Amino acid sequence: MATVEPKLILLFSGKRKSGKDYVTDLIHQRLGPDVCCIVRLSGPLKQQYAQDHGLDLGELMGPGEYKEKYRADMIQWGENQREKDPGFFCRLAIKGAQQLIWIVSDARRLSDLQWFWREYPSQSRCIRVEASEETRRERGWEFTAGIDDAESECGLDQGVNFDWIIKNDGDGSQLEEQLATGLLSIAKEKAKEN
Ligand SMILES: Nc1ncnc2c1ncn2[C@@H]1O[C@H](COP(=O)(O)OP(=O)(O)OP(=O)(O)O)[C@@H](O)[C@H]1O
Ligand SMILES: C[C@@](O)(CCOP(=O)(O)O)CC(=O)O
Repeated sequence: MATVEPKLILLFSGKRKSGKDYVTDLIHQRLGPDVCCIVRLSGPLKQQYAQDHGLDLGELMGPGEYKEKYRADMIQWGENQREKDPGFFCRLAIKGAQQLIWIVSDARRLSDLQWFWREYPSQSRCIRVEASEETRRERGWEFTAGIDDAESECGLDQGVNFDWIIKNDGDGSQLEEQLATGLLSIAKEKAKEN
């Protein structure tokens, strides 16, 4: 099926365990699956990596510990692909998207954002999800040299003017309010436009 031209692309980034998946799942629920879809740039990467290495794709896609054993190697594997073709995973991840709003849950590098800015200049918006180190630790994060200080985690620490910064500390009790007044109302307006 051909990819539908989107009206809005919400590009999320954030550190490990900041809650990118949690926040994007919440937005997906609020807008509904007819209006929006979640696009994971790591989806096609993990799919191919799981196939090549005989791994459990469901576990690689989920929030648990399993994927952490393979993270460093997956990053390396993905970077080899990106060196040849920086838009490789972006193109695969959006393929066949039918909804008018795309929620990209895991932008990590300037090259990811540049690809969307180039292909969809008027629709792309950047959002940072932030949580304190204390909160991230409570969610299972532990600093790992070679991962938390590398491009995969730090590539968007500078050089991006975020359209929204979402604070997702603790149980995220301020989440609903932050989303309702900004991003969700704009997304709902876009979805109504013809
Ligand atoms: N506001 C919240 N309330 C309760 N639990 C949360 C909240 N935000 C995140 N979590 C939980 O914290 C864990 C990490 O969140 P999530 O998987 O969304 O982070 P992530 O940024 O996608 O992490 P990673 O990139 O490391 O996979 C998950 O178990 C998730 O359910
Ligand atoms: C390999 C990688 O895609 C893993 C992402 O996993 P997750 O979004 O943290 O579940 C990170 C990367 O692309 O550098």
